Amino acid sequence: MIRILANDGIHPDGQLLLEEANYEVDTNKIPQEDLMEKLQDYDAIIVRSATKVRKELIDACPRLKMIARAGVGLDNIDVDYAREKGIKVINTPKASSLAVAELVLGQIFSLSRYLYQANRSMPETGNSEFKQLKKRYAKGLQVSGRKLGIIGFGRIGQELARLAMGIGMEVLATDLEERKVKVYIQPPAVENASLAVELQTVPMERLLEESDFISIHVPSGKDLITAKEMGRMKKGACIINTSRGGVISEKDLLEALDSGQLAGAALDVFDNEPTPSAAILQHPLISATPHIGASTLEAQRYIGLEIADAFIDFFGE
Ligand SMILES: NC(=O)C1=CN([C@@H]2O[C@H](COP(=O)(O)OP(=O)(O)OC[C@H]3O[C@@H](n4cnc5c(N)ncnc54)[C@H](O)[C@@H]3O)[C@@H](O)[C@H]2O)C=CC1
Ligand SMILES: O=C(O)C(=O)COP(=O)(O)O
Repeated sequence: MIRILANDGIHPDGQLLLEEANYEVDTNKIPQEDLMEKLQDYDAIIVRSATKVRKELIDACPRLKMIARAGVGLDNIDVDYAREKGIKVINTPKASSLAVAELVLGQIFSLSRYLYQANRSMPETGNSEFKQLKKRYAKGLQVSGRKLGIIGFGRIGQELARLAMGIGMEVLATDLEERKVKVYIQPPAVENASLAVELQTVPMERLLEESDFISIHVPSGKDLITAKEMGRMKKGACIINTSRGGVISEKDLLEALDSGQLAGAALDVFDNEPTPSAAILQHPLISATPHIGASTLEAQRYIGLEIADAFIDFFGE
């Protein structure tokens, strides 16, 4: 029997598919430091971003035939090394794109209307402070008509463009290569109706200078956005990062927020996950979430089902 360790969990529907195909699926989390010994008893491992599958672990587990990333980013897996050793490595590139794009849209609304700040203040508000808070948060921005800059115009970036144009935002996108992409805006209430808009990528400099909100959707990379790029951004713009920690310099971000160059930031990913710096988490102008971009019931279900299908394709029923 094929034994699979789903070390960061798997949606029950994916697990059921695998079990119906006679696979044994173990969802009891094994701490990273014990994996070297315990993973030796399994044919495959399924991980999210928490478990790291590095060279040493791969070397210690000769029975391992498949590593599945239940999600997109493969930065926690030594992919090339695993493949050199004949181990199949897969991920689920599309299943969570909409979930991430929806989180970004939520953060755009949260930043533009101070929702994250108001939520922090309201529980301690008595009669007298209510009016003060009403005044403090009275200068919200209308999102419709504002410019959204999308850095990294792949699956998530395009999904976000579609949602943002649907609420009347103007979209600018940039990517490593020039690209012209058709984005289909579908008003949910109108069946079979969609409006195709062709979006041509622009140089990064233009995007930085013109956007009111900037959202980053590149795979990874160190310091893509530093003081230099933040200095080019419109004064009072907001930045959102759901890609990977390190892509934005956290130190430079804190300075840009403190100086008033940027008005706010929303972060789902951090340097030093799972223990981001207190300066970031406690900053009054940062709306932080604990790496939940892919964490909707729907996305995790699609991921689980896609992973199960991939296993059955690879190992057979
Ligand atoms: N917060 C979360 O829970 C999640 C985060 N992610 C992150 O989002 C990333 C993006 O996902 P997808 O859109 O599916 O990837 P994708 O591969 O479809 O798109 C990435 C795009 O970024 C572009 N790119 C790469 N480097 C760039 C640079 N320096 N400047 C401009 N463009 C650049 C690529 O050419 C590509 O078009 C993932 O790699 C992952 O790290 C993905 C899912 C969930
Ligand atoms: O899929 C990705 O790249 C993500 O960052 C999602 O991470 P997670 O599976 O939620 O730990």
